Amino acid sequence: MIEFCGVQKTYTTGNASITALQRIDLKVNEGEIFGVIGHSGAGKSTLIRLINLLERPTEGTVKVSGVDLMALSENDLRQFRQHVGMIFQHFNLLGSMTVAENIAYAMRIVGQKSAQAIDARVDELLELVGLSKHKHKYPRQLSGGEKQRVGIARALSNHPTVLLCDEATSALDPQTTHSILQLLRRINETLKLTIVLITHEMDVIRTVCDRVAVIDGGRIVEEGAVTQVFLHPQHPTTKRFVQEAEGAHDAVVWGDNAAPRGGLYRLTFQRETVHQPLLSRVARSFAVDFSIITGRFGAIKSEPCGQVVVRATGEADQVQGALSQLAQAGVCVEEVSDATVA
Ligand SMILES: Nc1ncnc2c1ncn2[C@@H]1O[C@H](COP(=O)(O)OP(=O)(O)OP(=O)(O)O)[C@@H](O)[C@H]1O
Repeated sequence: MIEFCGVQKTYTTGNASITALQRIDLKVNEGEIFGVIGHSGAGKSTLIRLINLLERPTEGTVKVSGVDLMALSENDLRQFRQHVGMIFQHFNLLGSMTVAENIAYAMRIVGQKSAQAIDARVDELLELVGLSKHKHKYPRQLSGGEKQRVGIARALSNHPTVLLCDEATSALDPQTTHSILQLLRRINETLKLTIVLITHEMDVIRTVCDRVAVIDGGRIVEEGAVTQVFLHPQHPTTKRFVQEAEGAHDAVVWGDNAAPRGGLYRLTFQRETVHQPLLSRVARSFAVDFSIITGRFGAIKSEPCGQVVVRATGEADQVQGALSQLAQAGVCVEEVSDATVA
């Protein structure tokens, strides 16, 4: 659906130049919610703005539905942009226009619909985002979450196939963030819309995304399914994001000093293993004790999952037997040197 191939972006101002993106190869599949996470200055905004050619790559190609954007004429580019909606951190609504007028404006500039058809579409979109009763209000009369709903309605007005979200929830409180993310999920599912979002919050990625790319210093340092990246982060930047999301601290084995020595193991439970009493079952079958050192349980998108770090004590062959049985049951077992969650 969206394909970056060898993309580089260098900004030049006066004599200075800065390379914001380097050698980006990336594929976003049709119908998925793809997240890009990175710290400030990592290159997220540059990357997302390349998808509708608000920025042009210095090198490499960006294709959407097989079309090389750099090869489009001005006219074709205008047409193409109708298929790509965008929402912004600060909503970018026109303060002098009502909610209905803000949404209608996006359709008017494309100039394809009658006033009646535009009004009917505005009503449909307001219903979709849950704002029907705010149709004639001005942006200053709305909360942040309501403004973002207007932004979403406006972005969807011309039936895009891709929705770009530029830090769309960064200005919102956690509860409003959650409701906007749920709305994005519903839109993704019901309209089969491909969504690309950029954020600096791992919680946003965990709540809605199917896949994620972690960007650092203009490069993608890790990419994969959110469950994989979240539960088994590899790159130090990814580990930091996960630890921040979990409120975890440096390598500390809380209250474990008096415990008998034994290996530390990280056990990851997904799918059916989340609901089974596997730990107590193997402890009974083998002469092994497990002390839980740290743990985290929750959901990634809709999938429940859990991860604990345990200290296993017992005869070496018994410990190995217990761990093998856990692995056979579908638990991911990793030996670790400290108890940090990531
Ligand atoms: N128009 C521009 N001209 C010059 N440099 C730019 C321009 N836009 C971005 N940059 C630089 O490119 C780098 C990447 O910026 P970008 O805005 O893409 O990062 P970001 O990850 O979105 O950061 P933030 O989360 O703070 O918005 C930064 O060093 C930034 O200063």
